[in-house]
Amino acid sequence: MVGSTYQDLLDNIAGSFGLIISGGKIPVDEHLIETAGPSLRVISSTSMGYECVDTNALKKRGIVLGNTVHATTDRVSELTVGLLIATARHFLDANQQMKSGKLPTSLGTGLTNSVVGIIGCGNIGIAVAKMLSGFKLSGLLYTSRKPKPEVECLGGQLVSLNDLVGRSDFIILATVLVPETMYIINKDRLALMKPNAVIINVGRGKLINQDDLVDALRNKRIRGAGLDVTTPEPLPLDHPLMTMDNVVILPHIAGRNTIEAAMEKAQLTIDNIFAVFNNQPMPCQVNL
Ligand SMILES: O=C(O)C(=O)CO
Repeated sequence: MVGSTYQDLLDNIAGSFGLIISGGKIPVDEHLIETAGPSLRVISSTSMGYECVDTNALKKRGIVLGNTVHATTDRVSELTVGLLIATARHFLDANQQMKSGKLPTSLGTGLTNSVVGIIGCGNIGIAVAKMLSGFKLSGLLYTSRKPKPEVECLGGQLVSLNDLVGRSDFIILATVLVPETMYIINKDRLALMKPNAVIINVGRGKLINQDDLVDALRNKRIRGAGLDVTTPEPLPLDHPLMTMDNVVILPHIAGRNTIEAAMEKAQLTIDNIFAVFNNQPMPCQVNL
């Protein structure tokens, strides 16, 4: 079943075996699941995130959920490192200056001898930590519910969130959006950051209180931000973040703007549905 609005889904879902979700804008709630009836066995997300899905309602009905984390992790991670360097070294500003015949004047900061903090050490956080291990960092901090051996063996140190934001030069948000992580970067945490801190968000826009971020950037409380995700998406052209030269904004492309990713994700989304149909294990099942 594929629908373009919540109402469209409600009107047509009854009797469906599977539901493909994309974009995360339509809520998959208990009412929709009840309306589908007992035939609904599987929900397959074209993306990695599934915050629009009421996972408790799925558990109650024994419906399984698939996503595309296997096709997404490396792509998101490489974009994260790219966005970090582009923001820290003012690539966009330099590019604009050069194209208008000027020489860039602003100075950036490099990764060498810096402390990087990764908030949320799931698949993406771990992959980013591995990629960053090629740089000469002076420290790698991370937050997680439990220690991650894959990051510890790279010299990573598990710390509290406040400790991480206070000690890092670069802060990477790579965590999922759940009620507990909503607005974890707010004015109190921004106040703890170093004045040279640069924030990179590849998780979800609502991990950051955007008004507080605008204030911190305007007042030079922190140095800059690289955002692949914002609230809303896309960000309106007249939003203050769009005019700041210490901010790099991308239109949520981390997991999807490569040809390979688009093809692999489409295939995985379908394979997840067919696996359930054929009583086989899903290639990419979410642990509910
Ligand atoms: O797949 C997802 O959920 C993403 O947001 C990738 O950027």
